[in-house]
Amino acid sequence: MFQYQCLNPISKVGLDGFTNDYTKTEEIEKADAILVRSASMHEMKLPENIQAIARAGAGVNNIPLQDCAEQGIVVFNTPGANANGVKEMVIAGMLLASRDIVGGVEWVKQEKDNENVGKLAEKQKKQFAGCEIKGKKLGVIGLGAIGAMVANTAIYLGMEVYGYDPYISVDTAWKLSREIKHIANVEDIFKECDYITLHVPLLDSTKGMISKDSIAMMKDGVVLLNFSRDLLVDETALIDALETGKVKKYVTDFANPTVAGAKNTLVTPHLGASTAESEDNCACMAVKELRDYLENGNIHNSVNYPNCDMGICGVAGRIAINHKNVVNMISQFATVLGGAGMNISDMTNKSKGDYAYTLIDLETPATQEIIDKLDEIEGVLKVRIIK
Ligand SMILES: NC(=O)C1=CN([C@@H]2O[C@H](COP(=O)(O)OP(=O)(O)OC[C@H]3O[C@@H](n4cnc5c(N)ncnc54)[C@H](O)[C@@H]3O)[C@@H](O)[C@H]2O)C=CC1
Ligand SMILES: O=C(O)C(=O)COP(=O)(O)O
Repeated sequence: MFQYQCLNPISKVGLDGFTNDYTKTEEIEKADAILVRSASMHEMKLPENIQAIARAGAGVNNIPLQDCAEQGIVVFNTPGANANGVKEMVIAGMLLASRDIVGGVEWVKQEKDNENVGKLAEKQKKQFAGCEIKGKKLGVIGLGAIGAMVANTAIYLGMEVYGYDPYISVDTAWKLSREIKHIANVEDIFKECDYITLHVPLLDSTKGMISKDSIAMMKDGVVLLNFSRDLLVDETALIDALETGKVKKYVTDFANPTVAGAKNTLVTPHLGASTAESEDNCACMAVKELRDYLENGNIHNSVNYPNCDMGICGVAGRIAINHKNVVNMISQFATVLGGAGMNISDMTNKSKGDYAYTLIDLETPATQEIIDKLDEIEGVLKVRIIK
């Protein structure tokens, strides 16, 4: 039996993926796993019983990844599961920034009691006129799940698309339209593009990537779209650029006091992934990842531990060991198991950065005594009997 806690509301369609062996708990001390969306976990103390955390979404900046790894807690996310939801918002954002649709709708509302609203509209509409996105240059910074979809869609909409991502995955590169211009220096995006959209994760290396200096390089009247994270942009510098008209519009999905009432901003309350489809996709993927980890010890889509798969656990015994990526660990595991007369039938060891993971199949069921001995080895962070 397993228990899970939800720190945010998680789609029922996803939670229905848990079998009768799972129950929901409100008590973190009883939970084996946590499901979360954007709730910040940085101030939380995670008890030893937590085995895994699944972020039903892409961004993991709300989770202390390193601390979790150190505690042997595997953190998952759900790559691509909400990408289409965000892509559609970005396209909507470009259109809203190009034509004053919001202003026009507000104007009609104000004139709701005016019998001549139709006639008046024909006179007034010029104040809401704008431009088309077809033929304009769009710069996409970050060509992952979302950026690639935005870039391809913009090509279909007749835009000239510039793409920048020095760490692009081979999988994503295969999916990109050949019409997208590969940009090797991000400054070329700043200098050339009419619209610039950000699709990178918030990391130390990306924080503030849109700075006063990068804004200075941009074309006059550029539109900046930020559906990634607010801290990617020096928003104080941006407000100045919006005041002067250097930046025509800032479309952001992250409401905060700096941008909420600022001139020429279109701010949405973090709605990118808030569609029924994205919420279901993310929850289904998150539940699947948790189940495979808890029931079989397999890791797919972890952001702090390596991927590892030994299939469904149909053997007599299986042990999962989360440990530091240092020398001599496997021989110590083998010594403990051999000393207890336990024969290893299969094993996998994988590493990611400073952390590693070992799955060991045994010809006899694992015992608590063995687990305690393995736990004593220096560098071992967590040991679990899968079977
Ligand atoms: N507004 C919303 O509701 C949502 C926001 N997001 C945000 O969007 C971000 C991206 O999401 P996905 O596309 O699903 O992630 P992803 O992991 O598929 O793509 C991120 C891409 O950024 C690239 N990258 C990393 N550092 C870079 C740099 N310095 N310059 C250029 N490219 C760089 C990576 O190589 C990767 O291809 C998330 O990390 C999250 O912060 C994601 C989903 C929903
Ligand atoms: O997946 C992401 O990174 C998001 O920003 C979506 O956040 P949410 O699940 O809507 O709270």
